[in-house]
Amino acid sequence: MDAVIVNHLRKVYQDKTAVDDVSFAVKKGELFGLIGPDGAGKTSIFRMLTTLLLPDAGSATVDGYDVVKDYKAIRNLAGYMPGKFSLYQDLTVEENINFFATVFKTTVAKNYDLIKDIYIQIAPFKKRRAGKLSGGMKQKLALCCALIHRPSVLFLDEPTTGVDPVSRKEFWEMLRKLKEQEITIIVSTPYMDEADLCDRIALIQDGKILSIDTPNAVVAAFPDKLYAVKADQMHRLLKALQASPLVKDSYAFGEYAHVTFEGDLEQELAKQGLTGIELQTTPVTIEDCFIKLLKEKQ
Ligand SMILES: Nc1ncnc2c1ncn2[C@@H]1O[C@H](COP(=O)(O)OP(=O)(O)OP(=O)(O)O)[C@@H](O)[C@H]1O
Repeated sequence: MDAVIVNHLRKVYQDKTAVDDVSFAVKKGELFGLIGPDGAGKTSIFRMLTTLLLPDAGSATVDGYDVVKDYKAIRNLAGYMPGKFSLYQDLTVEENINFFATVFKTTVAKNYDLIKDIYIQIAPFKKRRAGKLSGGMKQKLALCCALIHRPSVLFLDEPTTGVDPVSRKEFWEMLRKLKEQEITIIVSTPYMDEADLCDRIALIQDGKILSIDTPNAVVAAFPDKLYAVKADQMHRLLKALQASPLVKDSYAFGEYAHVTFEGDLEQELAKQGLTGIELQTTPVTIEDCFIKLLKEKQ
């Protein structure tokens, strides 16, 4: 049985369709990523799956339980770390964890093995109020609180947004370890580089799923050879790429432009007076795939 099944799920706020006919399934023990920019509908999907929001159409189950009919069962078996910091700012680290354990009628001692690796990192600050912790520490505390009742499915809504790069890396290492405990994890992120760390990903935009597959398969489906190009005059380069009949697609990508084309592009750009041209093949990233899927949709 799949741990999470989402079937034609829909959520409409006034006249905004936030979740538009979304379907996917997550296997038990899988680390599944919902990847998409702000406003894509990720939080609405999480809130429906954690029974905090009613769907307008469609259905979903978590560990076989229906998100509408069996909401009580789901609240006991699911762990949820919302995007916005959800802890009690005026309670200490220790008090927050004890509070969440009490709500779920359990104790920290009973589930200590599950949170130990994470808890030891925040233990030196256990008397500090949650509101006074750094972003990375807050996030570790929130994860401990979401895990304290030993959930079988863990929902993490943008857990690394606003967190420094070192803490982000550590956080993903923690998720890998939790996976070994056979906890199913659904995590959302706007950071495309984090997609590679998931077993499978769903790319989502404007409430719709554009693609679902393993990160490798998403990248392998990119049909063209991709090049990175730069020149002394980047603005002119981007314009020239857009106007060129040789170019299939082009867009700014960091300090380069990414481009797919046929023919002798370097020669054509040089003819147009561009100088310092550097053109080389570059590996396709999830972000390139996302951009391509978005353009196809338009
Ligand atoms: N309560 C609400 N009333 C009206 N519109 C809403 C409400 N909640 C969300 N929306 C809109 O629905 C869309 C999807 O929002 P949602 O929060 O699910 O997306 P998201 O991918 O989680 O993005 P974010 O990271 O910004 O939360 C957005 O356009 C948002 O403005």
